[in-house]
Amino acid sequence: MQRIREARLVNGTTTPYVELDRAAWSRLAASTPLPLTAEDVERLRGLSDEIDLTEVREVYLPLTRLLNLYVRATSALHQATQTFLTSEPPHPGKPGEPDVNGGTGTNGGAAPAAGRTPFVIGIAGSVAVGKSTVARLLRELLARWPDHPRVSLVTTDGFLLPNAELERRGLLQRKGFPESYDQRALLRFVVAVKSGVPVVTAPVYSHLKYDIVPDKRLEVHAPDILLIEGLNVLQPARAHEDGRRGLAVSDFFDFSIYLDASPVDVREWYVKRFLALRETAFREEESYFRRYADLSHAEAVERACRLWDTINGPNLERNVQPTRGRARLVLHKGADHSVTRVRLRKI
Ligand SMILES: Nc1ncnc2c1ncn2[C@@H]1O[C@H](COP(=O)(O)OP(=O)(O)O)[C@@H](O)[C@H]1O
Ligand SMILES: CC(C)(COP(=O)(O)O)[C@@H](O)C(=O)NCCC(=O)O
Repeated sequence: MQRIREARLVNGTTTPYVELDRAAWSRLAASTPLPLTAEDVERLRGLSDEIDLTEVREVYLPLTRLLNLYVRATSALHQATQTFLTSEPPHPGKPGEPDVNGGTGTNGGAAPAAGRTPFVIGIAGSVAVGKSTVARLLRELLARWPDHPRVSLVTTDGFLLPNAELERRGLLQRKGFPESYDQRALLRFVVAVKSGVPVVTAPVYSHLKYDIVPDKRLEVHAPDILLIEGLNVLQPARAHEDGRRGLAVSDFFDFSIYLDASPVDVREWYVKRFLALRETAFREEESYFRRYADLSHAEAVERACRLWDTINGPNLERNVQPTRGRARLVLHKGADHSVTRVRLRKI
């Protein structure tokens, strides 16, 4: 049975959200074609993350349809600003007379076509919730729509301060907390991409080395869509000492997604992934966690739980989860990683 529920506060006031169960959400894919194979999905899936073609069809296809509608509508909105800025004001007509600009983006041919402004999508959520899989999947799915073939993906870990700097500031045990990022550099990056700068570069983080890779940059070439994935992308701007507030990266999002799950489940996924990494990445010569490769099972579980309980768990509770209400869309995952319900901001 289809369930689309207009969430209501206890006193009966409507909220800005609409909640859908999985069945109702999946029907909204309408006739959107599925452009990926099971092999594609396997390639995009992160370690210890679980996702298959059914999940893509039922959860991510409707999402790409919604995003495609948003991209088109947002482009029309940018065109409106461009028209306002570059065309002659209309002659005031008699009351009730239509505006000569008529919403068509022209004024006797005076308005030039607007430059394309990349559509920016933020993807937030806890460590180990599966953000990178969702981001990679959306990149592939969105790039297959003819209206926006160029989709770039950037993760905010590239904007973490290098370990040496974190150590200097006493923040090594707070990696992933808002203060562990170069937020100004991240903001400058997003503004440059959004302004249409032809090539913008971002620093690169290595999970293997647990640090920023010196002298390596990721290049972003004027995409149609930019996906920005990271723990803290929905943070509002912090107040300066004098009380002023600047802009935050989230101020430049055209759409945002919060990937949600119970903190108990995410902790379990983190520990499971840590155990899987012990058999794989941790064994590599250059892995920062090389010393964890030879831990016994019990020691590895203890170590992963400690990392979670001292860094990622508190960060989730204090900084990440409080930003959930700012997201345009919340995808809630159940214990088996499948999305069980969806919340969309409708106004
Ligand atoms: N120590 C590590 N060594 C190698 N890869 C890692 C390590 N920790 C995390 N990863 C990988 O980095 C990616 C990002 O992880 P994370 O930031 O926890 O976000 P999420 O799980 O939400 O995608 C995942 O694909 C994960 O498998
Ligand atoms: C690198 C991360 C902060 C994630 O960064 P993000 O891309 O979400 O900005 C996180 O994966 C991490 O390493 N946290 C530190 C504690 C730990 O080792 O799990």
